[in-house]
Amino acid sequence: MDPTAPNSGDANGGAAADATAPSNTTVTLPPLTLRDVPLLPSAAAATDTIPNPISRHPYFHPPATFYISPGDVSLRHAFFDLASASPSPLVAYRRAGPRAGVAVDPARARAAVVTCGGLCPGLNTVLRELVVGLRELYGVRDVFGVAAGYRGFYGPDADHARLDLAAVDDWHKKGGTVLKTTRGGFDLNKIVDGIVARGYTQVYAIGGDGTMRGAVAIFNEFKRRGLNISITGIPKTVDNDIGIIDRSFGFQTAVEIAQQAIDAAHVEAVSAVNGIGLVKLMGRSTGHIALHATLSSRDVDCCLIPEVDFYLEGKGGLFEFLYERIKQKGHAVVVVAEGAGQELIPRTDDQKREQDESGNIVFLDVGPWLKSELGKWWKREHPSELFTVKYIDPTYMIRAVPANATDNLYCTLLAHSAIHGIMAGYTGFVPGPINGNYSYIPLEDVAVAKNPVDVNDHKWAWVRSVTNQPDFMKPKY
Ligand SMILES: Nc1ncnc2c1ncn2[C@@H]1O[C@H](COP(=O)(O)OP(=O)(O)OP(=O)(O)O)[C@@H](O)[C@H]1O
Ligand SMILES: O=P(O)(O)OC[C@H]1O[C@](O)(CO)[C@@H](O)[C@@H]1O
Ligand SMILES: [Mg+2]
Repeated sequence: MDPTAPNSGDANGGAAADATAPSNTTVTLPPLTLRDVPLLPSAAAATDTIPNPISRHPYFHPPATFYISPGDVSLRHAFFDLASASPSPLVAYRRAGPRAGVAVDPARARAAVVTCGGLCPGLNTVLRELVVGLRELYGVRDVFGVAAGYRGFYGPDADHARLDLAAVDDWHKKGGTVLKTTRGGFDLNKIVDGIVARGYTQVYAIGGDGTMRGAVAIFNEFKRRGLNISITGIPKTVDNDIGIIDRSFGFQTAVEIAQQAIDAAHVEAVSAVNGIGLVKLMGRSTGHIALHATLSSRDVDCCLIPEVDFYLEGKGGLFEFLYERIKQKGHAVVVVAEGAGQELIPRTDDQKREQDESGNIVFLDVGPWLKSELGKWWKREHPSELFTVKYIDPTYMIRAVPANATDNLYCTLLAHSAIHGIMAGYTGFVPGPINGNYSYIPLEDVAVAKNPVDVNDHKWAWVRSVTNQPDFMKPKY
């Protein structure tokens, strides 16, 4: 029997002739929507491409299969439901990677790289690989590092250093960003004027959601002014709060470092009489770091994230739960994401209005507040019982480190994907893995896509089963 021949099964998952044997079912898929990325004006107008300089590499002779076919796409969703025929339409993105023909002349290319927003493990690796990849793969010699974020494109102190192979050689071993980073200072006209004045033809902006929104504004201004300059946003956020892509670089490193804080909290809690170890981890609007650190550690009794409301006192509340847990096993460990419980913390009108330079709301510190409220409650409810809270705040320690091996590799693939896309003539895009396949996504899609923890999925259910923490539903009586 031909195992590839379709049998009598139907497209809705109906029974095949012999349900006990493996079978093939022919399924008619919904239409495919390509969320395409824009082309640089010169690439859109060109009638031909030039051979990829990688083909002239003295040592590596790429086979034809090395290049991505211009028609190659990756699918947004890895799963398809035969019963409901969804998602529909299917959404596809261009596959990232080198093209046999490029639209940009490397000899005329002048690249600017910039880092914006908070730190993240791997920033320096991305910078290094942009410099090395541009030069080694495509022969682009003019690569400049723009110091201090978007504001570095303008102003009397603007510092643009030429980056060569020797300069960036060991950057992948360094935490932080050698270029320095800032928040705020987004003056669109001055930034675009600065880019034009220095003759840049391509801009690589590495940053989080704010940086992506800024890159969209720059891309639109390039278009409005009819400039033949390309821009790509390389997604960076230790919180893993950027949507569409699988995860952001540096996230796994941060989770790994967070383990050390949880281990210490556990040791302190176990070694005290009625001890609680409390760890605050980064995560402004998403609790991915707290969730993953909790799942990896197995020592955590309660994980508090911004996506799940909780309350402190009364039946079903946090404090009663912790008291019960201490009665059962003598200690407890709590992990709280920085954005959790913000609405519970009393704040003044001034505090309500406080923003950082980029306009992000400044959060109150949930860690010390939780420690203090817990102490007051214990003293009031159980005055005769010993009690200790050891609070650990490893906030910046988890992001101010070099990337681990997995993240370093990820950063390299991201940087190279960005370069291949720019040299192919694309602009206004973000490179990133979707279901493990590196793809080009329109900048404007990534700028608005959020990535909250899905509290209805298996991962959060797993947290609940590991910690056995309450669901914090208010009791109805
Ligand atoms: N809506 C926007 N339009 C234009 N520029 C923006 C916008 N939002 C933020 N920016 C600019 O983008 C840069 C980085 O923003 P922000 O400080 O919010 O960090 P981020 O990129 O979100 O990174 P992270 O949140 O991971 O630290 C800043 O220079 C900020 O002024
Ligand atoms: O103190 P900074 O450098 O502004 O950064 C803090 C913020 O940056 C992040 O790491 C990423 O947005 C958040 O988790 C955190 O609130
Ligand atoms: Mg942000």
